[in-house]
Amino acid sequence: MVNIIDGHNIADKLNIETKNRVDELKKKGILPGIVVILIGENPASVLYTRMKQQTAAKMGMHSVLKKFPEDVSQDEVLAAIQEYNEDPTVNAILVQLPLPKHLNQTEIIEAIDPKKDVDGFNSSNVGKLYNNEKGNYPVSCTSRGIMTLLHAYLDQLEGKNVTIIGRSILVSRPLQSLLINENATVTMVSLHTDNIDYYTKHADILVVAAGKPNLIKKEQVKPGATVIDVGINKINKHLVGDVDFDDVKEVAGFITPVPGGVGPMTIATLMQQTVDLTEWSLID
Ligand SMILES: Nc1nc(=O)c2c([nH]1)NC[C@@H]1CN(c3ccc(C(=O)N[C@@H](CCC(=O)O)C(=O)O)cc3)C=[N+]21
Repeated sequence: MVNIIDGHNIADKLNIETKNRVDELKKKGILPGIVVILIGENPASVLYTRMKQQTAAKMGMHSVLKKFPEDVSQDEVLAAIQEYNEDPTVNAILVQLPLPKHLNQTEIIEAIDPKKDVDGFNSSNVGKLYNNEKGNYPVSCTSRGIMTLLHAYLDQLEGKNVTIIGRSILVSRPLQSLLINENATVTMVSLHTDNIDYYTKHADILVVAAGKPNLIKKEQVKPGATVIDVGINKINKHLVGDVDFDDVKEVAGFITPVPGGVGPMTIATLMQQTVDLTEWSLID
């Protein structure tokens, strides 16, 4: 019997915890603040930034949406980031990706104060994760959200064979680090991999972040495996993942749906990490 991983349920629980932490901070006169910087009018980005803002508002956080037109200059974006870096009411800065092509994404991400880098994309935070450093630092919200889902449904990750399809710096690479830091055995593959089925069939946990709708079928999945679908593809106005859900649920032990799986965890983790950054700013 397949178990469907309920991302909304786990996200709701995390959001309650986060809201309680916000309330505790407020009692001390501290209000966690997040700024989301949105450049241009890509419909998906507009939708996601609105969802992020609404969730932050529901938690009673200070939440700002800073919008720029598509043709904003690099210097204007950098100046805004500088301003928020210095603004004590702002604990978390998120620049919604992808950016318009004329902008230098690396320079923009590197301009964010690492202590306000709520996405964990700044190279100093990426380096800490890579090196499995102890201490407090933010990491990719989608990756951390996937770890929260896995911990909610599986007893342990140590010794598990994990295959990740995809190599993105936003999800797959940070997730690889988080998993190997917990003693899982992680294999990174991609659409360039020869005989990809060999790797998918070996996986106790299969994470699919390839950006290809319905890429994975049941013949490629080990019976009883946990399948995490990171894909978000729009087809005829419907949202589908990278996994053929109806097919793969026949063999999987646990599987995330799209929508309602990883997506809600990304936003809940963003809120969690905004409060983390706020608390950390008080201690170091
Ligand atoms: N700097 C930055 N940080 C991000 O974290 C970031 C980003 N840029 N750019 C875009 C991606 C994508 N992303 C999602 C967040 C929530 C859902 C989500 O909640 N999805 C719902 C469905 C929403 C719908 O109806 O479309 C679900 O899967 O159930 C999906 C995708 C964050 N991203």
